[in-house]
Amino acid sequence: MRAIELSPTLIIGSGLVGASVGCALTAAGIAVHVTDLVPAHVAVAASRGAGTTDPVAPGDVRLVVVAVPPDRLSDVVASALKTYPHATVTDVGSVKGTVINDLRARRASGLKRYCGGHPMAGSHLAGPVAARADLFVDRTWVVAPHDTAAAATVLDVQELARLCGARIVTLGPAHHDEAVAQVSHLPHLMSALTGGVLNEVPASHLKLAGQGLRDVTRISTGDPGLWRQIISANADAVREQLVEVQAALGRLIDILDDPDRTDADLEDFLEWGRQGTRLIPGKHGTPAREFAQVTIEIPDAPGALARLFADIGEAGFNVEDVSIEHDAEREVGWLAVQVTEAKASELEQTMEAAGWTVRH
Ligand SMILES: NC(=O)c1ccc[n+]([C@@H]2O[C@H](COP(=O)([O-])OP(=O)(O)OC[C@H]3O[C@@H](n4cnc5c(N)ncnc54)[C@H](O)[C@@H]3O)[C@@H](O)[C@H]2O)c1
Ligand SMILES: O=C(O)C(=O)C[C@]1(C(=O)O)C=C[C@@H](O)C=C1
Repeated sequence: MRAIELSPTLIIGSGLVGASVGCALTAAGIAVHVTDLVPAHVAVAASRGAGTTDPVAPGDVRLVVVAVPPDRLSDVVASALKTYPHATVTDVGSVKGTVINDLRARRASGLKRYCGGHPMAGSHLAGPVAARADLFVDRTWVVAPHDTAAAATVLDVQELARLCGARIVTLGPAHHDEAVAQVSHLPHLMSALTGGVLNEVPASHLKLAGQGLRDVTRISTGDPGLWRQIISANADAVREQLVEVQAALGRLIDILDDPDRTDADLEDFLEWGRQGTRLIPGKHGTPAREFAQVTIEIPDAPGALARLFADIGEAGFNVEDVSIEHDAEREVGWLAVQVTEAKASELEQTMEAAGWTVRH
């Protein structure tokens, strides 16, 4: 069996995802070279540990990771297949069908060395400044081979995902696109809808916003230029989801309009939402667990957040997730820390004993 060798790897597009892949592969001992259309992005990516800016001999490259915006993917993949004749070429684009369809339409050569992929991890932030080596740890990475990809190509892309710490799911491009319309693209649009209607809400009302609104709208702050490309590339599958949402909204409005509605009508609707949310697997692919949230004040002082993280870490708590809220009234922030139910009151007590203010 052929040994899998991914050194040297070339990253084309050293933004959030490309630089994060570079950081993860570098940490795993792979020799990584970073490139980008924008010289400043290459410099920032290299400074964050994503790889070297030194050129690499095209004939030596074993893996090319294309991490450019969706509209550019097929052009860059086609040219990489020509320029790097011994390399497996993959991409990290959020939609897979359009890339392989474009490559086939233009009769790109070397298609057996191409296999698409999609790490299901990212951020609403763009660019290499937001890159992190652990972005993909315990996250799903879809490996999406087309039907003429060589087995060795698919193994290389699976190895890439494994080295980045991700859980691998292998799906064909069309199946992938149907699934991400449901679990990523529709949720983004729902977040954008919630954010969009806020434009008509008076500032005095917005001041009342709590964490709930912030949770629902976080992803709507993603780059509209990137998301326009993602939604357009998967428009048919996304439209199907929107039609279902439209029908559900109609049912909800009918319930509210009905003078004879019972408590059960509305409660059933809300229960339907709760049930669906509970079906989302937990962070590590396991069944979802209920976590408790402990919210701690971050004083408006230099280094306060770092000290707070250090105190939580030193006390040995396993933090499942964190988010930061800004207080609408005072110049302070709030760190919301998710821990298991069993550990919540212990964390509250430990932090209070260390002098922090915990919100009850
Ligand atoms: N942001 C996310 O949450 C996320 C998650 C998974 C996958 N993706 C996919 O990853 C890809 C990159 O997204 P991102 O969030 O890293 O965006 P980004 O804007 O942070 O990075 C894209 C980079 O590509 C560079 N670039 C653009 N055209 C180029 C070209 N022709 N050649 C070389 N470099 C070029 C840009 O200068 C930029 O540095 C997209 O296809 C996106 O669908 C994004
Ligand atoms: O966490 C986020 O901010 C994301 O939106 C990441 C997310 C998603 O989970 O929908 C967004 C788009 C990508 O294609 C993959 C991952």
